[in-house]
Order: sequence, then C-alpha cells, then structure tokens
Amino acid sequence: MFDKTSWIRLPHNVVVGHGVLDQTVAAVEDIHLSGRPLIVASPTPYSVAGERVVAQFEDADADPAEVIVEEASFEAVESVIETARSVDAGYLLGVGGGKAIDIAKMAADELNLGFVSVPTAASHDGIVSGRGSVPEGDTRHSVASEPPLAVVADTEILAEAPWRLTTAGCADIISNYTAVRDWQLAHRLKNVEYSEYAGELARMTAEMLVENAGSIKQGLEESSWIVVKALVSSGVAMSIADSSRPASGAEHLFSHQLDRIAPDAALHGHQVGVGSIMTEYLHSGAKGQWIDVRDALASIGAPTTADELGIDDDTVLEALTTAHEIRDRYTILGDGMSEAAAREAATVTGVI
Ligand SMILES: NC(=O)C1=CN([C@@H]2O[C@H](COP(=O)(O)OP(=O)(O)OC[C@H]3O[C@@H](n4cnc5c(N)ncnc54)[C@H](O)[C@@H]3O)[C@@H](O)[C@H]2O)C=CC1
Ligand SMILES: O=C(CO)COP(=O)(O)O
Ligand SMILES: [Zn+2]
Repeated sequence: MFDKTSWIRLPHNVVVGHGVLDQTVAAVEDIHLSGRPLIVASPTPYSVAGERVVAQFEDADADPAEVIVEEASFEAVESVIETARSVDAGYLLGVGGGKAIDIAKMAADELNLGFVSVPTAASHDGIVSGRGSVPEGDTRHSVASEPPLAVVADTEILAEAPWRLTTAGCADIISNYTAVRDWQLAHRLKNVEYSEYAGELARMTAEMLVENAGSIKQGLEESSWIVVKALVSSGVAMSIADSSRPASGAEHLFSHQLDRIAPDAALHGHQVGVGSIMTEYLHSGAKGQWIDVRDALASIGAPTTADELGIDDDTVLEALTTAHEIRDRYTILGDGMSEAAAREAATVTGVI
C-alpha cells in the first residue's frame, strides 16, 4: 500500500529588488499577519535596516517592538521568546545575517507565530529555509522551524553590505555540489530517503550560479540579485526535502566543527566552500572535480585555503578528522578520516 505523505512549506511572498525594504508592511499586510510585530535584529543590521522597518510599522500604527540579539544560541532563542511573550507579539521579523534570522525563525516556531525574513546580507541560504541551525555543546542542531511566510530582500541593502558576505553566500551555494553527492551516497549506502526534485534543484542552483560567476562583481547591485535568487532557490530545495540535506553535507560538518574549534574565525559560507574543495576530492579523487569547485570559488573571490580563512593547518586537520562526530548524518567522511588521510586531502587540494 502507498502510505507516503509530505508537507512542503514555502513562503507566500518572496519580495526581491531595489528598495523593497519600504514594502515590508505591504508584504506583511498582504498575507494578513496581525497583531504587534516584533523585530529581531543583530546590532549592525538593526542600524542598516531594522530602524527603517520599525519606523515603517510605526507609520502604519502597528506598535512595533524590537529586540537585539548577538549570538546564535538556544539562550538567544529563549530570550526572544520571553520578549515576544512580554510584549504580546503577533508575529516576528528576523532582520540580519543567518544568525539573527535563525534565532527569530526558531523563536517564532516555538511560539507558533508567523515569521518574516528580512536579510541584510546575501551570505547564507537560510533566508527562505524552514530550518534553524544553532550549536549546542559539541553538537549542531538543524531543526525543523517555522519557514518564513514572507521574505523581503532589498538588493540595495544587500549590495551595500561588505562584499565578503556576498562571496560567502556564493560559496554556500557552490557547496550544494558536494552536499548533493553526500546525500546520494547516504541514499545508496544507508537507504536515507532522497528527493530527486530537491537534489536536482540544489545542484542546478549551484550550476547556474557558477555559470553566472562572471556577472557577480563587487559594486554591481545585479550581483546581489543573482546571489539572493540562488539562495532562495536553495532554501526551497531544503523545504522540498524537509531537511538541510540538499545544501548541507560533509563540507558543512567541517564548517560546524570549525565553529567549535575556532569560533568566529571565518564566515559560514567561506568555511563550507573550503570544506567543499576537500570533500569533492574525497568523492572524485586527485584528478576529480575539486579543481572546478576551487576555481569557481576563486573566480568570485571566496577563500580556497586555510590561510585565506585565517586558520592554521592543525585546525583544518582537527576539524576534518572529527567532523563526522558533530551530528548523525552519513557523508563521504563515513566513520571518520585518519589524520594521514586528512593531511593528504588538504595538501593535494592546496588547502594547507
Ligand atoms: N537555517 C538555515 O537553513 C541556514 C542557517 N545558516 C546559519 O547562518 C549563519 C551564518 O550566517 P552569516 O550571515 O554568515 O553570519 P552572521 O549572521 O553572523 O552575519 C555575519 C556578520 O555580518 C553582519 N552583517 C549582516 N548584514 C550586514 C550589512 N548589511 N552590513 C554590515 N554588516 C552586516 C552581521 O552583523 C554579522 O556580524 C550560521 O549560523 C549558519 O549555521 C546558514 C545557512 C542555512
Ligand atoms: O547551512 C545550511 C545549508 O547551507 C544549513 O545546514 P545545517 O543543517 O548543516 O545547519
Ligand atoms: Zn550553509
């Protein structure tokens, strides 16, 4: 008997373009969100966009409340939940990079309230996804969360953000190549459920970004447009899969482990990009496509070496050899790499 079921939860409104921040209230009214909005932002994004969002809701007599968050942690999610309860929030808006958006998303899920995503950087593909990702102790939790009901991505703001944030977003997309390979491997070896649609969408998104790499240039607002569209597409792939599998494989395990060993050394996207070079080597060998991954990253100006990430060789080796421990997700790392094999992979690919 056929007994499969699936829920694909996607945003109603994805508003992207020049100056669309000023349409935040309209995007919210269009989907009939009601009650008091709570704006959740980290400090810089608050001054870059949050203040304007608050002013817009004030002009609309919506009585907005606000809370500033610093780090992606369960404590931060808890404090947003408390604030939301104390101000009797009707829905939450996450304004910022991946961390502020994840915190607001997870708090909204816990509160059973609507969530709106207002990215100020094209730095990660959690903008649209129904996943929240925060570290806890020695592990990383990627939890099913309330996906955004609306997304407001103003390319003027994204283009004015530091360029490295945009190259990090590109690298997070390029890492889909290895993430999908890991997912397929887990399907073949461990019978993990695989979605052709989600896998193909994630892979095709990476391919289109690489094909457009020549148009992704600092100072061009069109670059932010290209990158944010790819980030949306990758987030949709995660929603279709109801898992971060289409966009997160061993390269993400490596990055999550770096976050523990060398906190704040580099951006998420940059770490997964370098991880991808090495895990592609593990998938396809010395003459394999790791060279294409490295060249794609280099062409948009994303880091390709440990030096460029600002970490030392031993940190790379420690992260590679322990990455498999961070969560129960089967990848090309299997049950762990030996130090000699990790050194070989990192050296052949020029990462160390
Ligand atoms: N939930 C999901 O599906 C996904 C979650 N993530 C998570 O997202 C996080 C990474 O996101 P990032 O954005 O790289 O880190 P982040 O949120 O820490 O932002 C990086 C820095 O950029 C600053 N920033 C943001 N917009 C700015 C602007 N317009 N001008 C100046 N500075 C600005 C922030 O204040 C912060 O200091 C990680 O925790 C990662 O696990 C990443 C991908 C997918
Ligand atoms: O970063 C992500 C996808 O790009 C989310 O994946 P995780 O589930 O590994 O946090
Ligand atoms: Zn990522």
